[in-house]
Amino acid sequence: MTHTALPGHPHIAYRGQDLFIEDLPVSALAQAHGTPLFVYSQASMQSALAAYQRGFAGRQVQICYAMKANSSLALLQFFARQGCGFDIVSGGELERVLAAGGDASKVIFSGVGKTRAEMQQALQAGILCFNVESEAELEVLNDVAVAMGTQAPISIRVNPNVDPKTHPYISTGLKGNKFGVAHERALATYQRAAALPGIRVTGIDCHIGSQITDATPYLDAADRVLDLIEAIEAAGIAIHHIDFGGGLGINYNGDTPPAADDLWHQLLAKMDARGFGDRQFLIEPGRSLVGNAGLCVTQVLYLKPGEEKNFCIVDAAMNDLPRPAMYQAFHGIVPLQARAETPQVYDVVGPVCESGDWLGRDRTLAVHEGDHLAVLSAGAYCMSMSSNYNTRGRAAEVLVSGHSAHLIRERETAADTFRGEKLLPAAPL
Ligand SMILES: Cc1ncc(COP(=O)(O)O)c(C=O)c1O
Ligand SMILES: N[C@@H](CCCC[NH3+])C(=O)O
Repeated sequence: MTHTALPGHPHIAYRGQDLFIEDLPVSALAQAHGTPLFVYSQASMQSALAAYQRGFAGRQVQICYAMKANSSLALLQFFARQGCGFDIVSGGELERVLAAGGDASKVIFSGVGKTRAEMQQALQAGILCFNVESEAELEVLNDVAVAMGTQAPISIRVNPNVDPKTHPYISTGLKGNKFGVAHERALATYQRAAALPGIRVTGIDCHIGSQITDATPYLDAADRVLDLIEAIEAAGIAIHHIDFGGGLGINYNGDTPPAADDLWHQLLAKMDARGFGDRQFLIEPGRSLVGNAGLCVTQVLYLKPGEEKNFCIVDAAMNDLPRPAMYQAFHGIVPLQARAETPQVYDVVGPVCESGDWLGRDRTLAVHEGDHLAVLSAGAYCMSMSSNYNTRGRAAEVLVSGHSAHLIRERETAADTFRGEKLLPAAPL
């Protein structure tokens, strides 16, 4: 039987006419669990993580999975068992980490809008580091820590003003972005931090954006961060760890990002050359650990020929997979069982009442009503960005390892989507 691997998707391949994830035909999973269904390959996540581990071999590193990419408990549990920490951006994410058995002392807390309550929660849990994103946040964190009789370990997230050359919505390291402290203000902010009784400076942090497919912006940002460390340490403030954020891209549509180990060999060579190679490193990868480990399986409901376009209407929609609607993002779409027929060109769209509810445009497919399709590269920023729009329950999720499949999230019912809502009292308001 011929095996045809899907480019960029280790462990997802056609065996003959059938799409397999690891050693399971995806159609059997659709049969067993219904659609829409997210399916993840554990081996893919393992190999993505191994590439980072190879890149850092012999170095001191803590990999903090950026769980916003996919925060399903079982995935968090998988990464925790591999020794990963987590990059969180809310108190809710911290609760998830703890519910999954993650170690709070390996958690770093990013985000421009941390509330006092979230700061207290994270201090109580004993997280590794707050990545502080403004001078105002620094003062509030100091107040909260002093009131609790403790010190908050911090890095300042520095905005290096480097263009990551990605979609403007996911670029974070440019002057016009809301993230981080401007490079020019960073030294003064560190000096203020060092003088505050509730703050303990431990590191420096930089994250320039997401879906970055070129090493150059990382190398440029590294130079700017290393310049700053020299200035900060010359001012008598020790920087114990260097956090380089996440952002490494994946192959959605022929993209060719550097492999994680190659990228880190290049970056560490720069660190070595400038005398920083023996520091403790933190990184915050999200998409590159889970993105190409996941599929969203959907069933074709109707084929609708149109005057200008043919529509392939499927049961997954923008509420399940918002990236195409939000960023005009491309996700590959392939049939679970290839048909030897003349294909046609379709827009693959969902049932949601928005013209923006499309998953793929102008796709060449040989499909019949009732067939199943897989939307590729759906492991990152799909389930975690899903919603209940149109009172659609969230999809189920399955994790596959070899011949085994484990249901890690049940499909939400309509009633699940309005739990917690209250009807009006009997008397008019
Ligand atoms: C602060 C921070 N760290 C890490 C990440 C993870 O990024 P990615 O999923 O692109 O690796 C993000 C998202 O861009 C982020 O905002
Ligand atoms: N949600 C974005 C990535 C955001 C990165 C978070 N800072 C995407 O789907 O590509």
